[in-house]
Amino acid sequence: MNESRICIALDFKTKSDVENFLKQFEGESLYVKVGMELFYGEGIEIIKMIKEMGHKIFLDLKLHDIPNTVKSAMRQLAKLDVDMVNVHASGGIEMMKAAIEGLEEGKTSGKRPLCIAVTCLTSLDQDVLDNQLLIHEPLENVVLKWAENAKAAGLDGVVCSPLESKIIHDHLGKEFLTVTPGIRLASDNVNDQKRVTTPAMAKELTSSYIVVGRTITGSQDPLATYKKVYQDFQGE
Ligand SMILES: O=c1ccn([C@@H]2O[C@H](COP(=O)(O)O)[C@@H](O)[C@H]2O)c(=O)[nH]1
Repeated sequence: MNESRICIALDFKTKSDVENFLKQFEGESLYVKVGMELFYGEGIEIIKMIKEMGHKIFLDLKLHDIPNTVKSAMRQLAKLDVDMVNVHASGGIEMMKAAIEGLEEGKTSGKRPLCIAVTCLTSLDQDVLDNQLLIHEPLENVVLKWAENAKAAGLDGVVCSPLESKIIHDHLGKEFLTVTPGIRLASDNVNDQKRVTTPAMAKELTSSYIVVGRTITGSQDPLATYKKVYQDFQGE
């Protein structure tokens, strides 16, 4: 298998939930995502445990604050030596530049973690933009503009849905990462997600990475489902 570009969202409460889940993947080299629930509950111990298992980590804390605060927080996060971290693009270019400065200052190895910016959450649609956030602009334009801002600030990519991945790659180049949640198999419940595609469609739409949570974690056979997602997204 090539290096995995499927990021499994470990949306669990406790370290032992994670241990039990990852036991099923012995011998696999995974890319996993640690989000707010798990990190706030277990702290850096969960990062240490997953790193000892040899998996790559996307620490998904979505920082969003004034530049000075984000810079200081990123300086701390850099010390965890994870592979990827993120901020909200709606914090603006100055805040995103500060995130990179903090990571550079805090890095413990020669390389800082990748830093990406969340554009429009995949749980949002045009109706929410128009009627709740008062952003009267096609959602795709908003995502592209925020991706341009992220690139201008020196970030490595964005979180968006696969539906916006191609336009971002067309405008900003293939090297600029599109990390895309909102992934479902055809038979799945979409739950709280609004902008969703299958893994095969995400591949066609040029997603750099897909983020997959409940489709795998809620499956009767997580390893088999992971392998199916892998085949559909990364298979030849
Ligand atoms: O726009 C976003 C940003 C982050 N997420 C995160 O991805 C996973 C998706 O989980 P599913 O169970 O596959 O829906 C979850 O951890 C979110 O916090 C996102 O969905 N959309």
